[in-house]
Amino acid sequence: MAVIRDRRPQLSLTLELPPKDSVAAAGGRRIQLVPPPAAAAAAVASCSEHRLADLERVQVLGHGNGGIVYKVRHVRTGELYALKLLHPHHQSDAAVRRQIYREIEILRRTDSPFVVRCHSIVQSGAASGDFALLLEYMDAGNLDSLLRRHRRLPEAALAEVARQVLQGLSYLHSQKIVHRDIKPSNLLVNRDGEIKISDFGVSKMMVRSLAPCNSYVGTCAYMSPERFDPDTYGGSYDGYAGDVWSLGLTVLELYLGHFPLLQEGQRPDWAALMCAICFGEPPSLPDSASDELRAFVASCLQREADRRWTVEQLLAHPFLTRYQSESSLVLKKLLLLPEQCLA
Ligand SMILES: Nc1ncnc2c1ncn2[C@@H]1O[C@H](COP(=O)(O)OP(=O)(O)OP(=O)(O)O)[C@@H](O)[C@H]1O
Repeated sequence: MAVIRDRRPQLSLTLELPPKDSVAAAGGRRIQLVPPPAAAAAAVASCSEHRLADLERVQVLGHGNGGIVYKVRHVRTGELYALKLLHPHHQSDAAVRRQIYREIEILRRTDSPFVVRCHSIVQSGAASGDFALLLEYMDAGNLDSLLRRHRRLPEAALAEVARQVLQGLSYLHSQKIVHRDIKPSNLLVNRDGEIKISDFGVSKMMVRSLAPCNSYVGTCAYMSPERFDPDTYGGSYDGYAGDVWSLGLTVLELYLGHFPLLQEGQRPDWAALMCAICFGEPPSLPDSASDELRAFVASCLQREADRRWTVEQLLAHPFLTRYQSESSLVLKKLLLLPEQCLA
């Protein structure tokens, strides 16, 4: 148990699969810790062993681009975790494989209450080159599922969401990591009202602080204008301001209850999104929105990257200070409310 809870020093495990019902990371094969492929060598620290076979699978939490995520339970302690299985060697595209190794490396490095914790990284047999990431289990799902339950979120809860995500971004950016895929489904929630940034499947570590970052990775809908057209909207794209744009769009979506840049029912194809993001009217908020929320969203959704507020500036924004005393409680209550009580 101690090994599994100690996260940073022990980042790899020996996975000895049990016959049935337990974690089936490789369909019942016995998996041993082996030297990682060169690209992932830095991501897997050799360490003392732990029997991952002590984890039993409870349910599938979801399927991401990189692999399946299971909810698992430690058979002796009853402790719950999420186990994400990654299969870089199944990917024919070298860029996708590199991105998976990058996700592993980022999870290995990060250590913040606002970023989902990775307790351990398991590498399976050399032949398969698969990995399993043992993550802290976030028991209230993600903000996309929360939105589907309640249709929209009240401002006070949103201020708490924004505050915690900004703290996560502040930490990541201080580590020179840009997330590049901030959106409701990548923000995980637990019943204590904690929001944590997850899914580093398209994130990037900036080797130089102003390294350009022009690729079309991340969910297109939440991309900032400079990622489509760097020359017009911000020169060399550094990624940090792109995370702020995505946060602004996320907050607005959670307030409105639908993706703000397209009409409800409009097909979210690449061309429609690009036009809406780069040339469309700024999304309008209903009369019910406070001035502080309007100003916050506008500060994030400036088309020119250098006019957008930084994460540090946003942490002191009046929208966050307005709800400071109540926001955490409102979010926690919301998590306990039955479906669509706010509608
Ligand atoms: N630590 C966790 N605790 C609880 N649920 C999790 C955890 N990590 C991931 N999930 C859930 O598992 C599902 C898959 O997550 P994952 O991060 O692999 O991909 P994704 O964000 O859904 O997809 P993609 O990789 O395509 O962006 C999501 O629904 C997510 O909410």
